[in-house]
Amino acid sequence: MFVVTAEEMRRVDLHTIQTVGIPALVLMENAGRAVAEEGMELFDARRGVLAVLAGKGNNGGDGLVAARHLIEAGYDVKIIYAEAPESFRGEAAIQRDIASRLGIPCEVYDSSAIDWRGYSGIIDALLGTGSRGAPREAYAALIGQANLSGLPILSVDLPSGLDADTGQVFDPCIRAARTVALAFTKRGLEQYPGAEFAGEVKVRYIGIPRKAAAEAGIRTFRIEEPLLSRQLRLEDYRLRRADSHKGTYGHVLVAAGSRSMSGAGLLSAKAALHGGSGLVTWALPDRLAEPMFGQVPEAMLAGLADEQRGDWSAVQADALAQLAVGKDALLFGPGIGRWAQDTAFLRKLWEGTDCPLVLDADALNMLAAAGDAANWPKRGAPVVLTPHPGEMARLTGTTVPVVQRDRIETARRYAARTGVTLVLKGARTVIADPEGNFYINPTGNAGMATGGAGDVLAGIIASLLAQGWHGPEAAALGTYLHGAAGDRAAASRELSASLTAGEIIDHL
Ligand SMILES: NC(=O)C1=CN([C@@H]2O[C@H](COP(=O)(O)OP(=O)(O)OC[C@H]3O[C@@H](n4cnc5c(N)ncnc54)[C@H](O)[C@@H]3O)[C@@H](O)[C@H]2O)[C@H](O)CC1
Ligand SMILES: [K+]
Repeated sequence: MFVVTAEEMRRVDLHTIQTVGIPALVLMENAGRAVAEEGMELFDARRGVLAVLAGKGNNGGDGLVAARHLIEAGYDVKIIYAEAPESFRGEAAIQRDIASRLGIPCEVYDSSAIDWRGYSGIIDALLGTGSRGAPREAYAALIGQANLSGLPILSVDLPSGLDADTGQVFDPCIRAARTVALAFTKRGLEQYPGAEFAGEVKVRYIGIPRKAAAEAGIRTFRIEEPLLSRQLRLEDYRLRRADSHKGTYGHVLVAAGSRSMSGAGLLSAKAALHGGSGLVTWALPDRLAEPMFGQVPEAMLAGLADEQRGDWSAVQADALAQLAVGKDALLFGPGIGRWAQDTAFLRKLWEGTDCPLVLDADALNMLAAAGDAANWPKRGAPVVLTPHPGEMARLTGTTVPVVQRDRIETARRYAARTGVTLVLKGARTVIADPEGNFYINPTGNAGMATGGAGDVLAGIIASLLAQGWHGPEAAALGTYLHGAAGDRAAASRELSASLTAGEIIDHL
């Protein structure tokens, strides 16, 4: 499903009205009608009055249409205008006049504290995609009042006070129980903290043809049907060909683990196996090979000469590159630690191997230490990076708050500049490819915020690469499957807090 910015929404809107010829009032009618229907689901008509907080833009217009339909359905409704209704223009003014002719009760907000007794719910139609900056004056005061009311709030298009493009919230911002996203969901509704302020997001059709969005070049998608089946080939993953054999599903080389973090290697090798690849070879410092005997019986172990150190500091990059010959994907990073000259080691792998490469954990820190990855030679096979916000901050030379302020933009810039596929982890992981496509992953839960979950993700993505998925598709499908497995694992426990990374693998 498409995810749009405010500017993209305006373009699609304009195209629909001007080129396709669907009048703006028709879209507003459909929007208000959809909001009213959601309201009927959320609010009980027999209990008190619904307050419709109306701003002077089209968001307010949608709210006025909803008020009219809710009254027809038997609700008591009162409109509270944020500004003098005489200031309304265009379609919103038409709705104001209709509401007035119908005698819908209304008042203009006078900056005082609202006595919410007698009310049962609030429809927030103050600000939508036309909002700029922090809510001002009466808008800010009304948002504050609504949040203090303790009543359930239904937001029209966006919680007022939310930045539609980044998911950042201004002070104040409506805390909605539900948000009706009109036509398409917005980036701000899909990224935290906005996703939390929006409550449950319901995307409603308002008459804007899907074709109009495709023609406007929208390239941000939420990972769900039909994207999963069409682009990410979920069916191919689910249903294996009857005449296939282990060679059909690729051979992953996992280079991971060291003395203090052997578990990272174990988890990523297991995840690569459960991810479906036909064969997995786990390369690790030789000293660790023996203690790992039998731990993952399905994987082959390749101990690399390490001068008996149990870490990667004496391992030769050439030895690993040699092992990668003929493999279908190489995962490098989980639990490897750092050592002197490690950036040169990474560079040798980057240039000296020709299979798809997944870099995770300390491999990302090496890349950050090596300077600008944009200056590294282009690889023939794809590169997928899987940073968490801290690693992303190091890669881009900024801080975690800067990365998180606009995750999609951060990921977009890095992927476009360096030519890699970037998986920016965290709640609602973002995948950006070098061509400017983005995928936002809806699966996963806070129980997955646990050591080893990232090693599992990297293993799954490497596994899909080895099975023939392209970089961005492997990253998107892998992230989706990882989150979905985590959701199943969480559902199998009473408390998601007790989830461990190994269980994500068990539920793949
Ligand atoms: N998706 C669609 O195709 C449709 C969407 N609809 C709705 O229209 C709004 C966007 O409407 P717009 O008139 O462009 O802007 P807003 O209603 O969001 O409000 C703008 C309004 O508010 C003032 N303003 C801007 N920023 C602030 C601020 N920080 N504080 C106070 N006031 C502010 C500004 O002066 C404007 O007058 C979209 O979200 C949908 O709800 C259509 O109804 C149907 C088609
Ligand atoms: K709103």
